Amino acid sequence: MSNKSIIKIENVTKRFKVGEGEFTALENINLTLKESEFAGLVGPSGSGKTTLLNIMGSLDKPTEGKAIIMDKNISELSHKESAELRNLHIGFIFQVYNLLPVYTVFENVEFALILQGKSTSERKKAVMEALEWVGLEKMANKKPSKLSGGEGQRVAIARAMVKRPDIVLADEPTANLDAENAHAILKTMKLLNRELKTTFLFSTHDEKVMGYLDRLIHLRDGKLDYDEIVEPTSIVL
Ligand SMILES: Nc1ncnc2c1ncn2[C@@H]1O[C@H](COP(=O)(O)OP(=O)(O)OP(=O)(O)O)[C@@H](O)[C@H]1O
Repeated sequence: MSNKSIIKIENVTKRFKVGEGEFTALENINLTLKESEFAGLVGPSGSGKTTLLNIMGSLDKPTEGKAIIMDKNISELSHKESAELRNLHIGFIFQVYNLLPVYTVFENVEFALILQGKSTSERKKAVMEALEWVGLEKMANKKPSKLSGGEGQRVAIARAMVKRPDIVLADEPTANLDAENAHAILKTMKLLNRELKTTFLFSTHDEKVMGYLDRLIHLRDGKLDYDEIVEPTSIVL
Protein backbone atom coordinates (compact mmCIF):
# COMPACT_ATOMS: atom_id res chain seq x y z
CA MET A 1 0.00 0.00 0.00
CA SER A 2 1.26 3.47 -0.80
CA ASN A 3 1.63 6.13 1.83
CA LYS A 4 -0.30 8.83 0.00
CA SER A 5 -2.99 10.13 2.32
CA ILE A 6 -6.34 10.71 0.59
CA ILE A 7 -8.50 11.72 3.57
CA LYS A 8 -7.45 12.79 7.06
CA ILE A 9 -10.02 13.19 9.81
CA GLU A 10 -8.62 15.07 12.80
CA ASN A 11 -10.55 15.41 16.07
CA VAL A 12 -13.84 15.62 14.18
CA THR A 13 -17.00 16.25 16.15
CA LYS A 14 -20.40 16.71 14.51
CA ARG A 15 -23.41 18.09 16.35
CA PHE A 16 -26.90 18.53 14.93
CA LYS A 17 -29.44 20.97 16.27
CA VAL A 18 -32.46 19.10 17.53
CA GLY A 19 -35.27 21.41 18.66
CA GLU A 20 -33.76 23.66 21.34
CA GLY A 21 -30.87 21.29 22.02
CA GLU A 22 -28.06 19.50 20.23
CA PHE A 23 -27.28 15.91 19.38
CA THR A 24 -23.66 14.74 19.09
CA ALA A 25 -23.56 12.34 16.12
CA LEU A 26 -19.73 12.11 15.99
CA GLU A 27 -17.29 12.72 18.80
CA ASN A 28 -13.57 13.35 18.40
CA ILE A 29 -12.91 11.01 15.46
CA ASN A 30 -9.37 10.56 14.13
CA LEU A 31 -8.48 8.45 11.11
CA THR A 32 -6.53 8.52 7.86
CA LEU A 33 -7.36 6.78 4.59
CA LYS A 34 -4.50 6.06 2.22
CA GLU A 35 -4.29 5.35 -1.47
CA SER A 36 -5.65 1.94 -2.53
CA GLU A 37 -7.30 1.00 0.78
CA PHE A 38 -10.51 -1.07 0.63
CA ALA A 39 -12.06 -0.16 3.97
CA GLY A 40 -15.43 -0.03 5.70
CA LEU A 41 -17.19 1.98 8.37
CA VAL A 42 -19.12 -0.57 10.38
CA GLY A 43 -21.29 -0.34 13.47
CA PRO A 44 -24.88 -0.46 14.63
CA SER A 45 -27.62 1.70 13.15
CA GLY A 46 -27.26 5.26 14.41
CA SER A 47 -23.54 4.91 15.24
CA GLY A 48 -22.61 7.75 12.85
CA LYS A 49 -21.47 5.94 9.69
CA THR A 50 -23.44 8.02 7.20
CA THR A 51 -22.65 11.27 9.03
CA LEU A 52 -18.92 10.49 8.80
CA LEU A 53 -19.18 9.35 5.17
CA ASN A 54 -20.93 12.64 4.29
CA ILE A 55 -18.09 14.63 5.89
CA MET A 56 -15.49 12.50 4.09
CA GLY A 57 -17.29 13.27 0.82
CA SER A 58 -17.38 17.02 1.54
CA LEU A 59 -21.19 16.88 1.51
CA ASP A 60 -21.24 18.15 5.11
CA LYS A 61 -18.76 19.93 7.39
CA PRO A 62 -17.56 19.06 10.89
CA THR A 63 -18.72 21.20 13.83
CA GLU A 64 -15.23 20.90 15.33
CA GLY A 65 -11.95 19.47 14.04
CA LYS A 66 -10.63 19.12 10.52
CA ALA A 67 -11.55 16.98 7.54
CA ILE A 68 -8.74 17.14 4.99
CA ILE A 69 -9.51 15.70 1.57
CA MET A 70 -6.69 15.66 -0.99
CA ASP A 71 -4.79 18.18 1.17
CA LYS A 72 -7.75 20.59 1.40
CA ASN A 73 -9.44 21.45 4.68
CA ILE A 74 -13.12 21.22 3.67
CA SER A 75 -14.22 23.73 6.34
CA GLU A 76 -12.31 26.41 4.39
CA LEU A 77 -13.89 25.68 1.01
CA SER A 78 -16.72 27.65 -0.60
CA HIS A 79 -19.77 25.82 -1.90
CA LYS A 80 -18.31 25.94 -5.42
CA GLU A 81 -14.87 24.72 -4.30
CA SER A 82 -16.49 21.79 -2.44
CA ALA A 83 -18.41 20.85 -5.60
CA GLU A 84 -15.17 21.00 -7.62
CA LEU A 85 -13.34 18.83 -5.08
CA ARG A 86 -16.12 16.24 -5.28
CA ASN A 87 -16.27 16.33 -9.04
CA LEU A 88 -12.53 15.86 -9.51
CA HIS A 89 -11.66 13.46 -6.73
CA ILE A 90 -14.64 11.63 -5.21
CA GLY A 91 -17.04 9.05 -6.63
CA PHE A 92 -20.28 8.25 -4.78
CA ILE A 93 -22.28 5.03 -4.84
CA PHE A 94 -25.50 4.92 -2.84
CA GLN A 95 -27.98 2.26 -1.86
CA VAL A 96 -30.46 3.77 -4.33
CA TYR A 97 -28.51 4.39 -7.48
CA ASN A 98 -30.44 7.46 -8.69
CA LEU A 99 -29.90 7.18 -12.43
CA LEU A 100 -31.61 9.93 -14.42
CA PRO A 101 -34.49 8.14 -16.17
CA VAL A 102 -34.74 10.30 -19.32
CA TYR A 103 -31.07 9.81 -20.20
CA THR A 104 -29.38 6.71 -21.61
CA VAL A 105 -26.87 4.64 -19.68
CA PHE A 106 -24.09 6.36 -21.69
CA GLU A 107 -25.39 9.85 -20.82
CA ASN A 108 -25.80 8.99 -17.13
CA VAL A 109 -22.15 7.94 -16.96
CA GLU A 110 -20.98 10.87 -19.12
CA PHE A 111 -22.41 13.61 -16.91
CA ALA A 112 -19.43 14.12 -14.55
CA LEU A 113 -17.10 14.48 -17.54
CA ILE A 114 -19.27 17.24 -19.06
CA LEU A 115 -18.94 19.09 -15.72
CA GLN A 116 -15.17 18.65 -16.00
CA GLY A 117 -15.18 20.21 -19.48
CA LYS A 118 -13.83 17.11 -21.26
CA SER A 119 -14.15 16.98 -25.08
CA THR A 120 -16.69 14.74 -26.85
CA SER A 121 -14.03 12.26 -27.96
CA GLU A 122 -12.40 12.10 -24.51
CA ARG A 123 -15.84 11.53 -22.99
CA LYS A 124 -16.75 8.76 -25.42
CA LYS A 125 -13.51 6.88 -24.77
CA ALA A 126 -13.77 7.22 -20.97
CA VAL A 127 -17.48 6.30 -20.79
CA MET A 128 -17.09 3.20 -22.97
CA GLU A 129 -14.08 2.11 -20.93
CA ALA A 130 -16.03 2.55 -17.67
CA LEU A 131 -18.96 0.56 -19.10
CA GLU A 132 -16.53 -2.20 -20.10
CA TRP A 133 -15.19 -2.32 -16.53
CA VAL A 134 -18.70 -3.23 -15.35
CA GLY A 135 -19.57 -5.40 -18.38
CA LEU A 136 -22.31 -3.13 -19.72
CA GLU A 137 -20.85 -1.70 -22.92
CA LYS A 138 -23.70 -3.28 -24.91
CA MET A 139 -26.27 -1.41 -22.80
CA ALA A 140 -24.87 2.08 -23.54
CA ASN A 141 -27.92 3.25 -25.48
CA LYS A 142 -30.55 1.77 -23.18
CA LYS A 143 -32.62 3.76 -20.71
CA PRO A 144 -32.26 2.92 -16.98
CA SER A 145 -35.84 1.52 -16.92
CA LYS A 146 -34.61 -1.38 -19.11
CA LEU A 147 -32.00 -2.47 -16.56
CA SER A 148 -32.21 -5.00 -13.74
CA GLY A 149 -31.29 -3.91 -10.18
CA GLY A 150 -27.83 -5.45 -10.49
CA GLU A 151 -27.25 -3.71 -13.83
CA GLY A 152 -28.43 -0.36 -12.39
CA GLN A 153 -25.89 -0.61 -9.60
CA ARG A 154 -23.19 -1.51 -12.19
CA VAL A 155 -24.02 1.71 -14.07
CA ALA A 156 -23.70 3.57 -10.76
CA ILE A 157 -20.21 2.08 -10.36
CA ALA A 158 -19.29 3.14 -13.91
CA ARG A 159 -20.65 6.64 -13.17
CA ALA A 160 -18.52 6.87 -10.01
CA MET A 161 -15.38 5.47 -11.71
CA VAL A 162 -15.50 7.24 -15.09
CA LYS A 163 -13.65 10.28 -13.78
CA ARG A 164 -11.02 8.02 -12.16
CA PRO A 165 -11.56 9.47 -8.70
CA ASP A 166 -9.03 9.10 -5.90
CA ILE A 167 -11.71 7.73 -3.60
CA VAL A 168 -15.11 6.09 -3.93
CA LEU A 169 -17.54 6.40 -1.02
CA ALA A 170 -20.18 3.69 -1.04
CA ASP A 171 -23.11 3.87 1.39
CA GLU A 172 -24.73 0.40 1.71
CA PRO A 173 -24.23 -0.30 -2.02
CA THR A 174 -25.50 -3.89 -1.81
CA ALA A 175 -28.60 -3.24 0.30
CA ASN A 176 -31.04 -3.73 -2.58
CA LEU A 177 -29.25 -6.58 -4.34
CA ASP A 178 -29.55 -10.35 -4.11
CA ALA A 179 -26.47 -12.30 -3.00
CA GLU A 180 -25.29 -13.13 -6.52
CA ASN A 181 -25.44 -9.51 -7.72
CA ALA A 182 -23.93 -8.26 -4.46
CA HIS A 183 -20.89 -10.53 -4.88
CA ALA A 184 -20.57 -9.60 -8.55
CA ILE A 185 -20.44 -5.84 -7.87
CA LEU A 186 -18.10 -6.30 -4.89
CA LYS A 187 -15.70 -8.30 -7.06
CA THR A 188 -15.86 -5.59 -9.74
CA MET A 189 -15.08 -2.88 -7.18
CA LYS A 190 -12.22 -4.92 -5.70
CA LEU A 191 -10.69 -5.44 -9.16
CA LEU A 192 -10.94 -1.70 -9.92
CA ASN A 193 -9.38 -0.95 -6.53
CA ARG A 194 -6.46 -3.21 -7.41
CA GLU A 195 -6.03 -2.05 -10.96
CA LEU A 196 -6.50 1.71 -10.58
CA LYS A 197 -5.39 2.03 -6.91
CA THR A 198 -8.65 3.83 -6.14
CA THR A 199 -9.40 3.98 -2.41
CA PHE A 200 -12.84 2.60 -1.48
CA LEU A 201 -14.69 3.35 1.74
CA PHE A 202 -17.96 1.56 2.44
CA SER A 203 -20.56 2.19 5.08
CA THR A 204 -22.19 -1.14 5.75
CA HIS A 205 -23.90 -3.72 7.93
CA ASP A 206 -23.62 -6.37 5.23
CA GLU A 207 -21.44 -9.41 6.03
CA LYS A 208 -20.97 -9.97 2.29
CA VAL A 209 -19.34 -6.52 1.95
CA MET A 210 -17.20 -7.08 5.05
CA GLY A 211 -15.78 -10.27 3.53
CA TYR A 212 -14.00 -8.20 0.87
CA LEU A 213 -12.58 -5.47 3.11
CA ASP A 214 -9.05 -5.24 4.42
CA ARG A 215 -9.79 -2.67 7.11
CA LEU A 216 -12.80 -2.36 9.41
CA ILE A 217 -13.38 0.95 11.20
CA HIS A 218 -15.87 0.27 13.97
CA LEU A 219 -18.08 3.11 15.19
CA ARG A 220 -20.23 3.03 18.29
CA ASP A 221 -22.40 5.89 19.60
CA GLY A 222 -20.54 8.38 17.40
CA LYS A 223 -17.11 7.32 18.65
CA LEU A 224 -14.35 5.35 16.97
CA ASP A 225 -14.60 2.07 18.84
CA TYR A 226 -11.70 0.28 17.13
CA ASP A 227 -9.91 0.25 13.81
CA GLU A 228 -8.57 -3.11 12.57
CA ILE A 229 -6.64 -4.44 9.59
CA VAL A 230 -8.19 -7.76 8.52
CA GLU A 231 -7.56 -10.50 5.99
CA PRO A 232 -10.39 -10.55 3.40
CA THR A 233 -12.35 -13.81 3.55
CA SER A 234 -13.93 -13.53 0.08
CA ILE A 235 -11.73 -14.43 -2.84
CA VAL A 236 -11.34 -12.25 -5.91
CA LEU A 237 -9.40 -13.71 -8.83
N1 LIG B 1 -29.53 16.05 10.17
C1 LIG B 1 -29.63 15.44 11.35
N2 LIG B 1 -30.26 16.05 12.39
C2 LIG B 1 -30.35 15.44 13.60
N3 LIG B 1 -29.83 14.24 13.89
C3 LIG B 1 -29.19 13.59 12.91
C4 LIG B 1 -29.06 14.15 11.60
N4 LIG B 1 -28.37 13.25 10.82
C5 LIG B 1 -28.10 12.20 11.62
N5 LIG B 1 -28.58 12.40 12.86
C6 LIG B 1 -28.47 11.47 14.01
O1 LIG B 1 -27.11 11.11 14.14
C7 LIG B 1 -26.99 9.72 14.51
C8 LIG B 1 -26.08 9.02 13.53
O2 LIG B 1 -26.75 8.89 12.28
P1 LIG B 1 -26.13 8.19 11.01
O3 LIG B 1 -27.15 8.23 9.92
O4 LIG B 1 -24.80 8.78 10.74
O5 LIG B 1 -25.96 6.70 11.53
P2 LIG B 1 -25.62 5.37 10.74
O6 LIG B 1 -24.59 4.67 11.54
O7 LIG B 1 -25.30 5.71 9.32
O8 LIG B 1 -26.99 4.59 10.80
P3 LIG B 1 -27.66 3.61 9.70
O9 LIG B 1 -26.80 2.37 9.69
O10 LIG B 1 -29.02 3.38 10.26
O11 LIG B 1 -27.67 4.33 8.40
C9 LIG B 1 -28.40 9.16 14.55
O12 LIG B 1 -28.84 9.13 15.88
C10 LIG B 1 -29.21 10.14 13.74
O13 LIG B 1 -30.54 10.22 14.19
